[in-house]
Amino acid sequence: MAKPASTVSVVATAKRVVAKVGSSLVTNDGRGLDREAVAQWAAQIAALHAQGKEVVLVSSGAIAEGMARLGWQKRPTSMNELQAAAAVGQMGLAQAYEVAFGVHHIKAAQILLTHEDLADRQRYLNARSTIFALLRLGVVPIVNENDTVSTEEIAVGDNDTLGALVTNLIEADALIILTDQRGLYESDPRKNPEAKFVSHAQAGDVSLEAMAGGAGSGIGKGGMLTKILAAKRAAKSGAHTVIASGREPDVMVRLAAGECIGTELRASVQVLSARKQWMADHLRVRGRLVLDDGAVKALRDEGKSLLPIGVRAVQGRFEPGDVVACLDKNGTELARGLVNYSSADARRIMGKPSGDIASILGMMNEAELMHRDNLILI
Ligand SMILES: Nc1ncnc2c1ncn2[C@@H]1O[C@H](COP(=O)(O)OP(=O)(O)O)[C@@H](O)[C@H]1O
Ligand SMILES: N[C@@H](CCC(=O)OP(=O)(O)O)C(=O)O
Repeated sequence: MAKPASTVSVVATAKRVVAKVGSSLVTNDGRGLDREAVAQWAAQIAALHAQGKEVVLVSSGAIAEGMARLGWQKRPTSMNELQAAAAVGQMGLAQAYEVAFGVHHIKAAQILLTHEDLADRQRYLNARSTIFALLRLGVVPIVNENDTVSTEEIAVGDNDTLGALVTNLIEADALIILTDQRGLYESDPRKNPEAKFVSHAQAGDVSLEAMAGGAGSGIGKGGMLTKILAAKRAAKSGAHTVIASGREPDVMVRLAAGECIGTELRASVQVLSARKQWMADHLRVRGRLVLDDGAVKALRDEGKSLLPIGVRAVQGRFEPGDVVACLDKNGTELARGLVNYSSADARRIMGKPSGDIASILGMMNEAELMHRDNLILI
């Protein structure tokens, strides 16, 4: 699991960086914005800018600021009150960043996203080209989840995951996740003060997931696990991740200068193509296909397409072109991809040779249920 310590931070050579700051770093203990902290983030990003790096900031804090503005002491539990707080607080967040970046003569832009925006191919491409345009213009895009319209169905859910999705979206070289801990420990340091620190590891190493726990404060949402999973996701487009303390003075500037701070989770070299990356970023799939052992082998070991004959069950409702998961008989997902037939048609042709498709359905669009070019192994 442990990797030999490198002496220079991955951020030093990164040209395009996504930085994520959690609620605990932009608010006064969850009660309103900490404007000094916001000014600090802006100053550090301005310094990176001056070095020619492109930076996208993913900032939490809308709900905490909204609560302060509404005079609420306790975080509400109902969805609509949380959404109302986010709507009120996002105004403050955007305003605080605009003022803070203005000091450095840098323009900031607000980008609010839901998972739907990234799951729909056209909206994904639009978001991507808008962010690229902003970066070309020297503007700092500030991203948050569009909490006001998010429902369970379309929410990304936490900003660690959102940071990783944005990293994939713009093919950033590094993702910096700043939080209230030094980085990853072998167990939650709030519960075990003796826990050992992990300074280097491979992104995607499953043993890290067992070390990471949930959120420590009442303010944060994801905890360490979502950060570890974010690093795994970011690595799919080749980005390295650093999880570090936002309380370290000038942390981003020092990382950019090559100092190793926090936990560095390196991506291995294999990178998904942009199209396959988009498929991998679908957090929710429309349906599932349960495969027999032969089909599992064909997909996983032989690089083949999925034919209807290898499908034992079809779950959910989907249309051609939807993203559907492929499961083995134990229910473990091994692949996902764009399906060529609707769930209704898939149910009729499953278990049958492709030569029978035309006679069963009265037409045949494709011999494959899912073509190799349109699927990724998980
Ligand atoms: N193995 C671990 N190493 C470090 N922190 C951990 C670990 N497991 C759980 N945590 C908790 O994760 C918290 C950080 O996540 P969170 O509260 O969501 O912060 P943020 O608002 O920055 O996203 C830490 O305060 C810590 O208590
Ligand atoms: N979108 C929410 C933040 C959600 C979130 O993931 O918070 P955190 O775990 O502090 O990064 C907000 O702005 O309040």
